[in-house]
Amino acid sequence: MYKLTYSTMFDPPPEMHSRFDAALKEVRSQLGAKHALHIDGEDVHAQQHRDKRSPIDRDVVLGAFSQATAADADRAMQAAKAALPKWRATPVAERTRLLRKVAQLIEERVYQISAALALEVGKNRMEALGETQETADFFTVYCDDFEKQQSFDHVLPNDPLPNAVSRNRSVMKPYGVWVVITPFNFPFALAGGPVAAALVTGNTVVLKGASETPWAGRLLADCLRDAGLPPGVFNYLSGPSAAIGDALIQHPHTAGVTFTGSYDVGMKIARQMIQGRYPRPCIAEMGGKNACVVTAKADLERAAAGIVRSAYGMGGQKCSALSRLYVEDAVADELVAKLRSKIAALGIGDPTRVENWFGPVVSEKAQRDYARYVEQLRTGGATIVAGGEVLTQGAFANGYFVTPTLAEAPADHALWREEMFLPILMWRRIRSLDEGVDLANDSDLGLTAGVYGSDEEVKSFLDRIEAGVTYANRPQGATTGAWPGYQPFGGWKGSGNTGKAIASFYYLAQYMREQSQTIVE
Ligand SMILES: NC(=O)c1ccc[n+]([C@@H]2O[C@H](COP(=O)([O-])OP(=O)(O)OC[C@H]3O[C@@H](n4cnc5c(N)ncnc54)[C@H](O)[C@@H]3O)[C@@H](O)[C@H]2O)c1
Ligand SMILES: N[C@@H](CCC=O)C(=O)O
Repeated sequence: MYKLTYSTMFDPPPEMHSRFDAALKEVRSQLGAKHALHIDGEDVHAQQHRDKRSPIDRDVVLGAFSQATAADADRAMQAAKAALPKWRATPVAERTRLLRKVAQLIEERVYQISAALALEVGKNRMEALGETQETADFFTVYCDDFEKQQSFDHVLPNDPLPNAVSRNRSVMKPYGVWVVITPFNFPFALAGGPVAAALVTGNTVVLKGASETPWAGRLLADCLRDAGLPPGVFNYLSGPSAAIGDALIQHPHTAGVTFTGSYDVGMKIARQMIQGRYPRPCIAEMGGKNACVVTAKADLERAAAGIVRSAYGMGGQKCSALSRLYVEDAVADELVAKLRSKIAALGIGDPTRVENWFGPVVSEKAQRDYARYVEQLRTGGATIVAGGEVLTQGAFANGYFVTPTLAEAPADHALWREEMFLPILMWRRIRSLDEGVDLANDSDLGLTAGVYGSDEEVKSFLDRIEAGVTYANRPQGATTGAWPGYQPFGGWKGSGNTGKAIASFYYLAQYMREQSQTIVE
């Protein structure tokens, strides 16, 4: 039976396409609605709304979305605080029943939600379907895991006292009100995952979506609302980070935060959370500057397939995207020739159409950044091997389209160290696997990494590489494509502050604090 994941999405059953097309038509026919926040069990409109337009075609207004203020943020925090005592006392079986219902609703709406994500972010249909299904899986995996871990409740040996019974136990308790802040690129899954984790462990939640993607968060809020969660347990805010980001982080009711986004903002929030009267937990999942090493012993066909998928999937706007490629000199020309022909074959255009794999970047700013980086590559001595163009004519005129770019760059180019978050892959020649691993590790970030080579080389690479998520000889993606339950996903060094990956054995425990209980009878 077919199971959709980021590994299997390249070969879906035909029915997925026809169902997506039908849902897209339906979603397109309903565009332009006015959307509310979700506070204390109610959908409430903010005083101001802002039109969200599609990056595929800026004439297409997706909807008018509520712009929350600091006062709305405070109302959401108060509601979450008030709902906390009942929710944390709700039996685990009831909490998981409700959260599994959320998963079921997401699955029932998978095509409509995916059509909306494709229009809002500009991702292709299979990436959008993958993200929606991934979100349902987060809810299920976290419910299953919390039950399997028996809510982290452990009976310990009695104290070795001769004349008394002294019983010991370790219990884990939720922290309280948990704030979830999400990035634009996976605005449904990277909201749903932390929300599910915080709720199943007994916290209540205030979710703030990215300002470019207010619709995704709203669609998630619909599923939580319709599953029947008690008022205040889950709250959703859309709007500018300047108005509500700080208001949430600084709020006295904020007990913990899960932030997913850039290194700069993540570090700022992590620092804010440690300041104050006492430190509060912060799970910060941050940027990537992900590397892949290809040796002379690699299967170059596999390598080329995995590299193109990871460097250019979703326009390079994945934290896991491949942006640094190190190739052993002996096979460099052959690999680059294969990459050029695969890049030339990519369908570029409206990514809701089945024939287009490569859509627009998310915003006008991203398109401008792309042009600036290409110029910086050129002036810094790089050779543009493929791409390097901003597309502004014909079918591309109304969207933020660019071309997938491959550049051979000199060793000292500044962009080896900067996360561009765009479809730009830099490459250079190396003399050995060891040199490649040294270069891959020469970064403050350490999210994902890939290798193509012999069994021995893979072993050596895995032993030395400084990254939280690793792949070897994988045509489905050199550095991208983790799926809950299959690949835990988290960064080392500046890519993440906990060392514990999402959807891993260790993830849920981070949403709770331990209490040791000793009772003498
Ligand atoms: N490690 C991961 O799992 C992971 C996953 C996806 C994306 N990312 C990273 O996210 C980045 C791209 O996403 P982005 O452009 O949305 O990131 P971003 O850091 O600009 O924004 C992320 C979120 O933080 C909010 N924000 C911004 N300033 C804030 C502040 N001062 N206080 C509170 N909230 C604030 C934004 O509104 C948004 O909701 C890339 O760096 C990418 O690598 C990481
Ligand atoms: N989970 C996705 C990346 C999410 C971040 O942007 C992957 O593994 O490619």
